[in-house]
Amino acid sequence: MTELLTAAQMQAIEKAAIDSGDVTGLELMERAGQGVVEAIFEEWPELVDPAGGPAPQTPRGISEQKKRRAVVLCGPGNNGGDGFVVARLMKERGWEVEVFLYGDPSKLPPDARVNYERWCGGGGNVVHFASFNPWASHADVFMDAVFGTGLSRLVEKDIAKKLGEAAVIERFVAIDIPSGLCADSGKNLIDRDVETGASFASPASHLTVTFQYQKHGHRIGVCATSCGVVRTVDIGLDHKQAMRLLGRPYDPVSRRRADFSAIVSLFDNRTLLRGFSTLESYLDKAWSGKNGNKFTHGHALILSGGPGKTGAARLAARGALRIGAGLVTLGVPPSAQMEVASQITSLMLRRVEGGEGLAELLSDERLNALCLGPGLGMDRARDLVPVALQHTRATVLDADALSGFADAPDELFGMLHETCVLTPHGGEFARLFPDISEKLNAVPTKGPAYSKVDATREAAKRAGCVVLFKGPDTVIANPDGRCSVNSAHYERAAPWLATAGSGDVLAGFITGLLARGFDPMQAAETGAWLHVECARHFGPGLIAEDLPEQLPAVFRELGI
Ligand SMILES: NC(=O)C1=CN([C@@H]2O[C@H](COP(=O)(O)OP(=O)(O)OC[C@H]3O[C@@H](n4cnc5c(N)ncnc54)[C@H](OP(=O)(O)O)[C@@H]3O)[C@@H](O)[C@H]2O)[C@@H](O)CC1
Ligand SMILES: Nc1ncnc2c1ncn2[C@@H]1O[C@H](COP(=O)(O)OP(=O)(O)O)[C@@H](O)[C@H]1O
Ligand SMILES: [K+]
Repeated sequence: MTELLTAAQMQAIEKAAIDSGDVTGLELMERAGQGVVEAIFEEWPELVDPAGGPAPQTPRGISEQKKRRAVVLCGPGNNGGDGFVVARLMKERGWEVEVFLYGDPSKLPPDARVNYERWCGGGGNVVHFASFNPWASHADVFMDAVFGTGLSRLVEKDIAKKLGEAAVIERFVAIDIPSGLCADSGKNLIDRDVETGASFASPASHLTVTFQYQKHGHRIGVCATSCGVVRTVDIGLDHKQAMRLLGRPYDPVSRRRADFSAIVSLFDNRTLLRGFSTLESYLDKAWSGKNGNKFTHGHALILSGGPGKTGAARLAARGALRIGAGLVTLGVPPSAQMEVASQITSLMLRRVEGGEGLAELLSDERLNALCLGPGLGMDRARDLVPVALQHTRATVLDADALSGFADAPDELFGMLHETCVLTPHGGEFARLFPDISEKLNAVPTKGPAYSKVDATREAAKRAGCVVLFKGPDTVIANPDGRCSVNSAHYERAAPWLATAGSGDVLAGFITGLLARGFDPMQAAETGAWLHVECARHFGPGLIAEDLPEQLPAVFRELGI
């Protein structure tokens, strides 16, 4: 698993390492700067030659070697300190380096101050940030070391404007995080124009080099789409000690003692594969035919809406079946029976007129996972959801099953149980959790700002079940505090997943995994991860129907 930290957690780890005497702040800063330089040359190997190739011929016909040039923008804290290290190391490599400083050198924190003095002592020049003109500056690489994890308030307009303009410059490298973005929420903390309320362009970079752990902001909010490529460089902090400090034991065997609320994880390939060491037992049974049969692989029931509205439930049902539920039944109102029957083959169909009909169907204990919401209709949702929840089966509530309770969210919360999964998009989330949504969408005035991670955790606690808050930065939270981010960014970007009906398929994936016996958190995480993998496997041009059909190939690639 890959841990995502808050700025405060990162600062605590660094402080503990320094206090223990294992390392000094200066050593950490040196390693950070070194890591940035190495990352730059890995990203752009053509820059390794400091001469930068022959310059154009002079009028006298003499060709002179042109030096590579870097501009480093340093700020008033330790992020600026990293910038001074990078400036020195680039100069040692034969580069011409120009440094601009925002802030008063005499007020730099101690380690940054030492590196400022080393830079000046080596003949380096420092110009005030006010003189930085992004349009007049020429460089092979621009380095943004203005603010890092210590950004605590809104960035002033004049700096913001220059950073925004600099963002369009070629090879712009953010040290730790693009300055002006909040490391915890990924939100833009740039001052607003007083007259229009509009923010200046959000900072962005082509390469972001962060240290040891990515922060939440690298994976959520606007920051996750503003970092270009993110490289995480090791600065030698001890992982076991760090996890112990933050309350999560390193050894998964002792998980009982873990403070799940401490660390957010990035749900990634490593997590999934580790998950699959248990999941394999399910999946193995399914496809090797050793032990199981279709009845031992779970039976999912997907409730459909009326005529002309059945597509969403059919998409979910197909997803549930492909992901491994042994049997999937669509519960349709009699008026839609012909429509659905003419469209399905391996799916089964039962008539479910209203609450009574559903209760009767659910007397069959083998129906172990339910999905309500896609195309269900508000009235039918109000009728069926209470009955479904009374039967305490693993249940996914999506779309209309959430919006149907917009005027009485507490009524819904009162009925939910711990094997439910709610899968709202932003609009549905706002209907069920209006106060939380308001906090999330408020324009921040200071850092760290309230984040999608905070919001999803608060919602899960209130609902008493798993909440999966959709988007390119899907956040999944359990009421016990466990939380992960399924990030469709960087190498996993799949913007074409934002297509009609793809959320219905996700609801089906999760329902299918619940039918297979996954616990709600694991079903939500695994379903969301596979959903993005399917989108990536298909590529642009994807429509929702294509998603379930990618699963066999995705499973094959995973070695399942
Ligand atoms: N600790 C370590 O060992 C290591 C840390 N490392 C590096 O340190 C970085 C964190 O350093 P940091 O904590 O000093 O914070 P940083 O981001 O430089 O900014 C703080 C300064 O900015 C100021 N300020 C804040 N907001 C402002 C605003 N809107 N407008 C104007 N000013 C504003 C703030 O002022 P104050 O709030 O104190 O008044 C303070 O002066 C981290 O990102 C990483 O790069 C690495 O070297 C690895 C080892
Ligand atoms: N830019 C994006 N990149 C990757 N995935 C996205 C993006 N935007 C939305 N998604 C995903 O697409 C799905 C859309 O679901 P939803 O909003 O419920 O749509 P629908 O109701 O049409 O099915 C969600 O799983 C969401 O996480
Ligand atoms: K920065």
